[in-house]
Amino acid sequence: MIQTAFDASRGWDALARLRQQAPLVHCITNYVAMDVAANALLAIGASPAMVHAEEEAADFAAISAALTINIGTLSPPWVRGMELAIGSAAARGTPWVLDPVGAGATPYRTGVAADLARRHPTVIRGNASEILTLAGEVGGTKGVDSTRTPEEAREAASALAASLGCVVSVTGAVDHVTDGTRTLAIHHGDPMMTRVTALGCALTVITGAFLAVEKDPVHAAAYALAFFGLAGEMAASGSIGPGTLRVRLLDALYILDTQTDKQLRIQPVA
Ligand SMILES: Nc1ncnc2c1ncn2[C@@H]1O[C@H](COP(=O)(O)OP(=O)(O)O)[C@@H](O)[C@H]1O
Ligand SMILES: Cc1ncsc1CCOP(=O)(O)O
Ligand SMILES: [Mg+2]
Repeated sequence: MIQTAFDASRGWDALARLRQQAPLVHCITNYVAMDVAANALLAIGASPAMVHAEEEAADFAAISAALTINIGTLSPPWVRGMELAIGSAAARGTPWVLDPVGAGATPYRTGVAADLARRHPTVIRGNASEILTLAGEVGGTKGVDSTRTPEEAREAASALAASLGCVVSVTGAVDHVTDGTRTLAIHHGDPMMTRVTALGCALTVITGAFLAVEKDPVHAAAYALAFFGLAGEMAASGSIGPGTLRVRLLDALYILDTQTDKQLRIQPVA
């Protein structure tokens, strides 16, 4: 049975802290996602910066409340910037998120994703194909899109989280978040979200923002999934197609507030 009230009030408290603190989130993300991810962070109340040059990545991570690393349009100079930013964040105990975009599509991409995953991310956020690939299984990724479901990836996600000592968020129709011991299912979102590019990337940077204000990374990841999915539902309702949804999603993230008469649908999984 779905426990509709699970941690709902704490989720809203975390959102209030996010808005009060407006954490600076250092994003190394892809060319496709930069615009929508930065706007999603601003809309929900955080402060984004898209900074990837190896000359300043470490310094920027040092002044940020969270770091997010996304390999969507990677190349060797970008990867050097990622590694420097991660080293700087790790030295300061700053939480960081890995988005292994397209892991499984090419050997280079899969190898870089696996290498970064071993550098102790706080959270890995990916679609089911990407998470299955990182767990060493056949992910079946179609470029940057998934062909698998979070349910199919659930055991792999749990094993991956346990072996890396991190939290894993797997997205799709029903999102899952796990640290290898605790698993939560998040029942939010709308299928039309798959028809707008880079929404997974936007969710990844929002996960970073919640990590900056919520100590428990399982809860932080779950709140990010729930609020982003809830905003997606609000945006899809009344949208004639993906173009409208993309704009309305930013509005929905902005108007999410404690007055919203919605409980977060977060369900513990046995
Ligand atoms: N079939 C679906 N139904 C509802 N929400 C979905 C569906 N597929 C993806 N989403 C939502 O879209 C967002 C991006 O997830 P996903 O498409 O899995 O990531 P990516 O863009 O990295 O492949 C998440 O908030 C997820 O919950
Ligand atoms: C289309 C595309 N190509 C390289 S990165 C990218 C964006 C992928 O975004 P998402 O993983 O959120 O679908
Ligand atoms: Mg993605």
